[in-house]
Amino acid sequence: MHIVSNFPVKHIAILGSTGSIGTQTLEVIAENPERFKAHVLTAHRNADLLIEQALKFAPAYAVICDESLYGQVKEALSHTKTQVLAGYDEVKSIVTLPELDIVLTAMVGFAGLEPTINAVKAGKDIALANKETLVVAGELITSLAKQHNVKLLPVDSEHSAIFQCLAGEEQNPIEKIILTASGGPFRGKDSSFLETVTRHQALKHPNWVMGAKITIDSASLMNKGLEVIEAKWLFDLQLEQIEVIVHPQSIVHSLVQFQDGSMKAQMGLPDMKLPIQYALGYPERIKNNYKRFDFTAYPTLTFEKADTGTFRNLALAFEALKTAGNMPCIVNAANEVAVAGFLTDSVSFLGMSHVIEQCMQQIPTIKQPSLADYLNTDKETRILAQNLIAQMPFKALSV
Ligand SMILES: NC(=O)C1=CN([C@@H]2O[C@H](COP(=O)(O)OP(=O)(O)OC[C@H]3O[C@@H](n4cnc5c(N)ncnc54)[C@H](OP(=O)(O)O)[C@@H]3O)[C@@H](O)[C@H]2O)C=CC1
Ligand SMILES: CC(=O)[C@@H](O)[C@H](O)COP(=O)(O)O
Ligand SMILES: [Mn+2]
Repeated sequence: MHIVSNFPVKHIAILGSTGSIGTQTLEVIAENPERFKAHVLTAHRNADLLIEQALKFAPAYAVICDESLYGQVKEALSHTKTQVLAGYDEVKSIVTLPELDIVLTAMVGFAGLEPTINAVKAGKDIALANKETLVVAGELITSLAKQHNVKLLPVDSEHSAIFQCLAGEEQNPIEKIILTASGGPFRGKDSSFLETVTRHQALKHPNWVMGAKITIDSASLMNKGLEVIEAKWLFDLQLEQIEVIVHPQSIVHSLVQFQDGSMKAQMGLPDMKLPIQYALGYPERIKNNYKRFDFTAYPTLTFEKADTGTFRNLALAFEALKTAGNMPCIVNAANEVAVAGFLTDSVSFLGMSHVIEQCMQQIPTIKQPSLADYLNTDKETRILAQNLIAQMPFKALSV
């Protein structure tokens, strides 16, 4: 029996449709064609996959950031109704299309900031995967969202978990939240082990298959640091209200504790399609046939303290949140450069924290940054981080 949905079709822009979150979002859309329409797809350089996706989903627009690839995409889609655009400026402006309901931000890094700002200003609800946007400019984004009556719907699994725990609790203050961390592939290891780890080792996440940048962030615990800052802004929390606990099985996706001491957790198998579907379908929970969690397959769920002495990045992120202003923007830019350096064997695993710490010490701080200040801080920090890496004695390890 075909059940006609009571919900109107939501038109969605997927920024970063060719990545890990982007492709899983398209799977969710393909499973729910009566609810969702992929109206805009954007990619950075993966023209082949963008073309394949456009042929399958027939979006109104396909945007390729790398302008040198415009001809290839245009030619391949010339017999379709999809309009092809090129360049980052087009990504920044396409998000304001009047027919869009939701902009899902699945680009990696600082590049997510300006398109998100424009989408919020245009009144579009944001399904937010790109955590770097809130890390860099959480105060600006959340105040714009309030001003334009825009929902920030978390896609990140931990924040989706907290968002789900908070449903129906609007009157109840949060005492604290507890973000769970898998601990990554190097959980339990010491600094002497970390000194020699390779990118291949770091790219093996124990529970999730994700893009390279976030996978390295998970290995260094910077991902959890970024998530602490993301949570502060999404849920309007003080630093003292945010805890991190290592939970190697990634089944409890995070918890909220209320003022009566009661705790709510959201659990499930590690599968990003659930938080993506929840964000796109919100407030509806859409029926699906995703694999269900079975306690007998996980007889032991464990929790342990995070080792911030060895994994310095998590401590640095807390410090950046405490300093506030443009400090999280400095940390984000330094980390993006450091991760790119680690992925190209130009900086060691532990060297990444060194680069971040140096940038935190050397880049001038600004208490109440404007958008122009964030853009400038990002630029300056990248230059410094690159110079620091160039001066480091590190030689590539056997990968
Ligand atoms: N993967 C996951 O499970 C999770 C991811 N996130 C967050 O979601 C975001 C995306 O992560 P993930 O999907 O893993 O990343 P991927 O690296 O898999 O994908 C990134 C996407 O962004 C595009 N892109 C990269 N750089 C730029 C740029 N400079 N300008 C425009 N587009 C760009 C890529 O295009 P192209 O393919 O053409 O290079 C690709 O479509 C990150 O912020 C991450 O922290 C959060 C929680 C979970
Ligand atoms: C799927 C997701 O949300 C990732 O951010 C994930 O949480 C990474 O795992 P870590 O807990 O190892 O950082
Ligand atoms: Mn996460």
